[in-house]
Parts: sequence; C-alpha cells; structure tokens
Amino acid sequence: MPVTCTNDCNRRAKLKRPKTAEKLCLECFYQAFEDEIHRTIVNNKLFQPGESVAVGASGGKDSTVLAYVLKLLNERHNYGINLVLLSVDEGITGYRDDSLETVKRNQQQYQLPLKIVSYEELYGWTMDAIVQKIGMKNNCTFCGVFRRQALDRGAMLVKADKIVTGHNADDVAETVLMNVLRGDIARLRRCTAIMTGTEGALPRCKPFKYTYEKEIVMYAYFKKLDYFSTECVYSPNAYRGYARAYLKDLESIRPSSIVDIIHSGERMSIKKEVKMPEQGTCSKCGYISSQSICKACVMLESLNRGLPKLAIGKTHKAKVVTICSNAFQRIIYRFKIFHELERDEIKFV
Ligand SMILES: Nc1ncnc2c1ncn2[C@@H]1O[C@H](COP(=O)(O)OP(=O)(O)OP(=O)(O)O)[C@@H](O)[C@H]1O
Repeated sequence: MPVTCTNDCNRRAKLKRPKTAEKLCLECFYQAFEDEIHRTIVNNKLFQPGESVAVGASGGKDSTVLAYVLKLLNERHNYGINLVLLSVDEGITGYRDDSLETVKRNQQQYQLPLKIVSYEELYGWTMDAIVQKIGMKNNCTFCGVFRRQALDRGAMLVKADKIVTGHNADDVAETVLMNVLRGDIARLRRCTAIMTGTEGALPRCKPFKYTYEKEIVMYAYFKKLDYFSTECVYSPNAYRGYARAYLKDLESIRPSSIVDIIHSGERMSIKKEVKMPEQGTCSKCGYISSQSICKACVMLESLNRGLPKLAIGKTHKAKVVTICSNAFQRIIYRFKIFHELERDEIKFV
C-alpha cells in the first residue's frame, strides 16, 4: 500500500528522511531541508544585508547544493547578500580540472559570478608537482594548508566580507571525533564553531553545520543538480576515513549520533589553565597565524628548498629551515605577484 507523507499533505511519500526517519513527499522534503538551513542562518546571524559572500565552490555535492540553496534562500527571504562562487584550482590533473568544469556550468545555471585562484599563481606549485616531490603520503597536509589560505586570498580579491563552505554535519562530527582522539584541544574548541575567523581573518561559516550528508545527496539527486562526484586522486585520507567509517556505523544504529556528537563537542569546556594558541600574523606574508611564520610559508619554503618532509610534523624543525634561506625572496616574489593580481580588475570567468 502506498505510504502517505507524514506531513498530512495527502501526497505520496517518496523518501525516508535520514535525520528524522519521517516519510516525506519530495515537496515536503525540499521545504524541510531548506527551512532548516534558513533557521541555522537566521539563528546564528550568519549574514548581514549588503554583505558579499564567497561560496567555496569545488564542484562537489556539498558546495553545489550550498550555492543553489543560498541563492534560493537569498531570494526567498531577502537576505540582501551578494553571492560569488570562489574556486581554488589546486592543480590536480584528472580531478580538479574536471570539477572546475562543473563549477563553470554552475556559474551559468545559477547566474553567479565566479572567481578561480590557483596554487600555481599563488605559490608557484601545483599539487601534481608537490606529489611528485613528496609522494602520496602527507600531501593532503600541504593541500589543506594551501587551500585554506588560497580561499582567503581569493575572497579578498573579490572583496568578499565572508566565506561560506559546504562542510556538513558529518564533516563536523568526524572532526570532533578526530580531535578527541588526538587530544587536540585548540582544534576541538574551534571545530564546532559555525563561524570562525572573527578575530582578524575573514569570517568563515558553515551553513550546513547541522545538515546531514545523506540529505544533501538526496537533495542534489532529486533536484537533478549538476555536480562532480569523483574522489580526489591524491587523498586516501586514512585517519579521517576511519572516523568517517565509525560515524557511519553509529548513524546506522542511531541516526541522531551525528548531531549528538556535534552537541557534545559544543558543550565540552576547556579548563582555564590550559594554554591556547594566540592568534597573530605571519612575519613573512602577513597572513593570520598562531606561530611567527605561518604554516603555508613554512611549507612553501620547505618545498622550494627541496626538503618538503621537514614541513610535516613538529613546527620547530620546520622553522629552522625557514630561517636560513634565500627562498624568502621567492616567497616575497610570489606575494608581489599576488598583490599585482589583487590590483587588477577582477575578471569573472
Ligand atoms: N578547491 C576548492 N575550491 C573552493 N572551495 C573548496 C575547494 N575544496 C573544498 N572547498 C570548500 O570546502 C568544503 C569542504 O571541502 P571537502 O574537501 O571536505 O569536500 P567535500 O566534503 O567533498 O565537499 P564538496 O562536496 O563541496 O566537494 C567544500 O564544500 C567547499 O565549500
């Protein structure tokens, strides 16, 4: 017998909501999904009218749904924000080049401006070249550090007031688990924040903090959104993979586990006597950093000196490398190029 929608709308249920187990028709699912994100945005005051918001657009399901839903909610609820798609081209052949094609199509479909920045122009290195130097192990560390900074640099180029990313509830819960397992108190405190970077850096927020990955996939599927679904060719990402597998097991037994872990992370308090890193700025590039030299500069220098492994692991080892070198000149040069780019009129693809 056909099941009717739990919302008493008399339509046939088409799916079971992963988060609540409600049996819903498509219309009620879309409404519930969009309303939840709207409530997250409003309750956490994520946007102010007139703001320019850069959507970190990788072409994957999360950021594609994010761009689509933000455009829709902005029009439906008059947030008054200006959305810009911002993509980082890490230089990964067979992965990012294809996904950027998806972002370019999204730009046409959603009629939003698009800015692409690349590791090559910012750092003089593509991920393909980095992997050739350091191999498959630890390359995600380089990529993550460079991407974080590249997104900020790109957002500054388009004069954005903040950045939004497609990190979803599963991502946040995995990160809580990983930080507990590593005893990383500083990151544990930061990772559940819906908005970070309010002290000095460009604010960065996660409107999908409470949105389940399974629901994002369902939404993209039923709405027939155009997204790219291949995994990065360089990211076995072992540690997160275990946290993810564990979380999926928990979710299958108790779907609320994901949001429960996020709430646990939010409620954990840190003893006053625990010393937390202090935010300052990098003495080389001026980017926000809790060390005198930011991680991106340390990594870049180690790459340029042909000693990339020194940038992985303990910071003091890496610092020794950065002190003595004419590679500093190369960094200055890179950032000079960057500032020249910055002065240029921004051209949207
Ligand atoms: N190359 C990139 N350019 C711009 N934004 C990016 C890029 N890579 C990641 N992001 C942003 O960071 C978020 C989380 O990235 P992650 O690598 O975890 O991918 P993901 O969970 O597969 O997300 P997606 O499905 O959007 O690719 C993305 O949703 C996106 O907003």
